[in-house]
Amino acid sequence: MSAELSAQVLDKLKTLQMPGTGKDIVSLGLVSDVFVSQGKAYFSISVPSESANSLEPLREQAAALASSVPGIGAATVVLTADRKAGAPTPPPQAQRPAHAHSHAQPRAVAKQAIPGIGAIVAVASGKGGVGKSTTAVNLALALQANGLRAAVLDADIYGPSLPRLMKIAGRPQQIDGRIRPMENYGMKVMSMGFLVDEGTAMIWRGPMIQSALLQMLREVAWGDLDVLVIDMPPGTGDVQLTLAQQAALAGAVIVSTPQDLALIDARKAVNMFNKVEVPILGIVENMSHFVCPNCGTSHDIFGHGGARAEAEKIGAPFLGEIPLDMDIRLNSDAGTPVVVSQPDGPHAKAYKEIARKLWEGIEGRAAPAFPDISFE
Ligand SMILES: Nc1ncnc2c1ncn2[C@@H]1O[C@H](COP(=O)(O)OP(=O)(O)OP(=O)(O)O)[C@@H](O)[C@H]1O
Repeated sequence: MSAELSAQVLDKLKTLQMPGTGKDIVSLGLVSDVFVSQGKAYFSISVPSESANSLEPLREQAAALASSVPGIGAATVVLTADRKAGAPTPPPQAQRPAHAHSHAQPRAVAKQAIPGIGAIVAVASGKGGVGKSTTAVNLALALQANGLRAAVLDADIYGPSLPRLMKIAGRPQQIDGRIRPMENYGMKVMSMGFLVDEGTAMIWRGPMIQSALLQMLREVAWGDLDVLVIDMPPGTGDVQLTLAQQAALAGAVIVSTPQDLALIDARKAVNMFNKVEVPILGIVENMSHFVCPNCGTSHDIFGHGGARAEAEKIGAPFLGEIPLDMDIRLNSDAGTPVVVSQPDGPHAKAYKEIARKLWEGIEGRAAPAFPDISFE
């Protein structure tokens, strides 16, 4: 049924011309797979990044065409741009067009707990590249190794990396009209990366991304979980703020490297969560010290300890430190996170200890924060 609907959406999109080409967006190969779930269509259109703003009408027309297919009530359409190999993910702020809100003000928003999910933990960082995704994945796996039912949601929509880090390919299926999360290493995973092609970067604006994220949170059949770890987008822009505000978070874990500059950014992330009254569950120092791949000795070349001092300063728990180690990088990049590939190694032990402390903190807070949890 959903395959039929996808085909009908594609047929409709064949009537939509790419401006300046005289050809339709489907025959030009610009449309991704069309994923249909619960009467909604999700797909992306690949466009040159410099034309993103001027192509908003095209995006709107595509959404309207998809929604006009009988059986489809709404469509989430995003414009994506092929990212040049090695090019960094653009910062979220740079992706907002000029007319977007200059800054979201915290508003009183009813946070809805998600039935079946005990606690939602955001893993965030003030800036990209500090190892947030690597930490989120290993932390979720460590929570699972500690006996909890854990899952992970990739909200890093600008450069979804969970499909690679968790070595999962393919498209999610539907189950009872909801999206069935993908799974590897015994853990459920959802990522925008399963809905758009790898190597493309989202370039559309905040509100759309927020709604796609909230849908992923609420419309995925997570089942009963003790904890859902969200790999947040890097930075502290409006998308992050709104997500932090709306996702009924038990709290946030901030990942930072020990350098001063990274710590300044980490402080911004802490302030952002404070603004929306999300508790800081702790700070993790990643790439804390350097472990020599030849002799195994440890070197404090990055000002090791900066995050611990920062945690003390702001009164947040310090959860632990993870060294800069080639084993972590290679396993992370190969999709075999150290917690599962070297479960008895020192890094897995460090992540499990961080997970233990984190859970201790959550249990201390979860009861008053989640009066409406229903376990089925
Ligand atoms: N402790 C570590 N030791 C060695 N390499 C690491 C460590 N943590 C992360 N890395 C490596 O650093 C790179 C960036 O990590 P990761 O993608 O997790 O960061 P990120 O903060 O999520 O980045 P982005 O914001 O760009 O998504 C990856 O190649 C990863 O393997």
